[in-house]
Amino acid sequence: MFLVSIEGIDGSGKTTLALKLVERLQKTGRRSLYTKEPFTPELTGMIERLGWNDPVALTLLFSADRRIHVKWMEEQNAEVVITDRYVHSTIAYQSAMGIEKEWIALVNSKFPQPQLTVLLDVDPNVAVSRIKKGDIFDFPEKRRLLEKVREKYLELARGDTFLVVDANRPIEEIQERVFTYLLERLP
Ligand SMILES: Nc1ncnc2c1ncn2[C@@H]1O[C@H](COP(=O)(O)OP(=O)(O)OP(=O)(O)O)[C@@H](O)[C@H]1O
Ligand SMILES: Cc1cn([C@H]2C[C@H](O)[C@@H](COP(=O)(O)O)O2)c(=O)[nH]c1=O
Repeated sequence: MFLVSIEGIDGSGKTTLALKLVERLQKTGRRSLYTKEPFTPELTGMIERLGWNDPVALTLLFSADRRIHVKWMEEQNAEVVITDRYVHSTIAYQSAMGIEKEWIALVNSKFPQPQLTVLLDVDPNVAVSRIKKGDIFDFPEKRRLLEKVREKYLELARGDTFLVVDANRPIEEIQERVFTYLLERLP
């Protein structure tokens, strides 16, 4: 399983990109799968009820959700899995809330690391203008976090498995750049 994670703050364009990548990969004959986090309805509901005030609980809930998600991914027998959010979401968001990123990484250390992580980098003001109405996670205290979350993502994105993309660019340009970059790295 070649695992690709798409990361970025709310409204950065992750879902739009992830779905297009899967659509184009399937046309190349590869068994490709779109998925997202949070994954399980049960844990998503607990997170929604909890809100954005307890970063320890959020770290544990998102990580427990991920354990169930990883087992499901591995059962799908896909050649390429594109996940809309993964480990780096927990590190970026919950470290922006004050949790040590080393602890978050330790809690997530048993999960497969992505072969590629695409970070869609965008100004929070632009991103917030794109957030869909009725987003169940659109808490005011989370909107105030987004600048710090962006900084945390950029600190993380120094590794060679990251591709940082300017998410202010047109959708089609982003999709073409990421698809080309990914094809060059797929077996
Ligand atoms: N590069 C772009 N330029 C302009 N608009 C974009 C771009 N990418 C996505 N959008 C639009 O922004 C909105 C949010 O996109 P999308 O749902 O893909 O973001 P997201 O990162 O998955 O959001 P969230 O994390 O809140 O679920 C959509 O209306 C989408 O069409
Ligand atoms: C996986 C994960 C997500 N979050 C945050 C990021 C978003 O604000 C919401 C839900 O994500 P969506 O893309 O809007 O559906 O949850 C987080 O704080 N920590 C995580 O591990």
